[in-house]
Amino acid sequence: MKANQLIALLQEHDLLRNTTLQVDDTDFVGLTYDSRQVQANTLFVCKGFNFSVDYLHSAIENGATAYLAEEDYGVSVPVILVKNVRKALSLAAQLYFDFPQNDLFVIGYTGTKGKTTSTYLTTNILSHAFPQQVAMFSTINHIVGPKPQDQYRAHLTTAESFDLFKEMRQAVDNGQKVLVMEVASQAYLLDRVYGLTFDVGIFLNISPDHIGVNEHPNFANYLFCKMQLLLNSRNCIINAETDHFDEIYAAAKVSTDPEHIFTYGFNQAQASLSITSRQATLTDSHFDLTVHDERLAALATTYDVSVPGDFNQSNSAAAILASHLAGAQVADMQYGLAHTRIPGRMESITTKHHGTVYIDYAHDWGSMNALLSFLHTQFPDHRVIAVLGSTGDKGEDRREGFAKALNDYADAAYLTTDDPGHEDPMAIAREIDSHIDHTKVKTTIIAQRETAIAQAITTATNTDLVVLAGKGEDAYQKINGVDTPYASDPVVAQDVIDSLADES
Ligand SMILES: CC(=O)N[C@H]1[C@@H](OP(=O)(O)OP(=O)(O)OC[C@H]2O[C@@H](n3ccc(=O)[nH]c3=O)[C@H](O)[C@@H]2O)O[C@H](CO)[C@@H](O)[C@@H]1O[C@H](C)C(=O)N[C@@H](C)C(=O)N[C@H](CCC(=O)O)C(=O)O
Ligand SMILES: Nc1ncnc2c1ncn2[C@@H]1O[C@H](COP(=O)(O)OP(=O)(O)OP(=O)(O)O)[C@@H](O)[C@H]1O
Repeated sequence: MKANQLIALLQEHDLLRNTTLQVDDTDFVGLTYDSRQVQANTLFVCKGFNFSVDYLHSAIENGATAYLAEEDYGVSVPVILVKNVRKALSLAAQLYFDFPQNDLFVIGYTGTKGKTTSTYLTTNILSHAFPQQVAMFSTINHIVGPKPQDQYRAHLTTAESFDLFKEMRQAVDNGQKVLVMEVASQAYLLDRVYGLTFDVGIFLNISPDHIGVNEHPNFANYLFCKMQLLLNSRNCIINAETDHFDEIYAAAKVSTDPEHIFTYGFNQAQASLSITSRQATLTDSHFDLTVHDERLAALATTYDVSVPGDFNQSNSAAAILASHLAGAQVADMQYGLAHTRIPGRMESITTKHHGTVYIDYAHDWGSMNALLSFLHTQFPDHRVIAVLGSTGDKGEDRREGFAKALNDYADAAYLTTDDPGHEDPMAIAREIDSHIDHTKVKTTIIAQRETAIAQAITTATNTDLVVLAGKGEDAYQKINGVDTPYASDPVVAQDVIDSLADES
């Protein structure tokens, strides 16, 4: 990476303060923000809440020949001083990896709920349209090519800029033409996608979440960060039913012509796409689309989705619009939606005598409310029994939110352990319980999650709906800073069912 190109790029973005580097003579071989990854002739980037100057010293020992930082640490190698190191890191990464986004059609999803689901739905549609050419960066995993070794477990919803552009480069080199990715609000808060223009940006929904230490200071900041996706997208798709729609649409219009802004929603005659739910079963659903925008005429037909829930019809409409803009045909959409499985999202096991068991990642009021209200409204004759806890060390207001959703829609709840962190899971369970209306919901507190699941399923009758919420396919419990092995909800549930005499 030529230093003079980096300096020019930083100047173009008004980020450069000054530098002690011999700019014209320098050509870096490496770029990293982790001292442990430094090799000879590397530009080391000093960033992070937990950054220590010791990391810079060890980077120099390992071969760093210059550093990029907001502060001059007075060390033996030259510095590139910048106004905002996270933005500078993102630009440097784009230059270092030769702007891989220019060779990809990039689709980004933001929203409090449904990012992972919609990302999977879209990837499945596009993989049918463009086999072996679709990369995906989701909370669950990353796909950068068609081979099994091109898949990685994800660490964050949206990776650090350096890692993001590195994986984009791998994807391009592996022949990928489209990228579908999740864009967390944190990505804008910490400039992980600074300087990236998306071909399509989708705003699914917003409700209060991710507010607190290390996250957003308040809801206004959360909304502001989420709206940045639309300000940085060539085409925008917005859920017509989202809270704060007017503000969000106005933000999109700041940088995008209304011709390139699309909307969708249930029975929304004015939206680009209007959804009419035809049938919802315990395991899938069917819906029709009508169009308000003539350019979308081909999309007005019937679709089946292999994941249940009215909210997944909404996610599907977003995926249809996004994949249409990427060049997919209706047949690809119908195939992709009908053949999608999302690990830990609305997965179900139909038992012989103990009802239907759902495993779902719902872990805050918005998702729990969407899930339970769907089940309650669609299947009013079935009892809803939930098994859940609430995470420790964060999201304390989720506890009251869970109780609210249970009060509105559940008949019984087993309150148990879910990633308690440094807190006592029983105290968390009692806190949820303190907000429960016991005239509506019968609660039982059981510390061990496996036991709670076993009791819920064993005592369920054939028309009951047992919801195992919050952990999806997680095979661990976060306890005192350690990921403690846990078999995972689907495995525990299946073991319980297999052990029941009347199920064999
Ligand atoms: C608050 C936050 O978001 N922090 C993220 C941020 O950390 P940071 O930049 O402050 O860096 P740090 O972890 O304090 O480390 C300091 C620096 O020292 C360096 N270092 C460290 C050790 C060493 O020996 N040498 C060395 O050079 C590190 O490489 C790093 O650059 O950047 C890191 C990647 O560079 C992330 O791993 C880290 O995510 C933490 C783990 C996290 O939990 N983040 C959550 C809040 C998050 O980002 N969530 C969102 C939203 C999820 C959602 O919507 O559901 C997500 O996208 O996942
Ligand atoms: N459009 C939606 N509206 C409301 N709830 C939804 C929607 N889509 C999914 N959910 C619920 O939210 C849960 C999480 O879904 P998903 O993982 O797709 O969202 P996410 O935005 O990636 O979440 P997170 O940021 O918490 O990882 C699902 O298991 C489901 O219960």
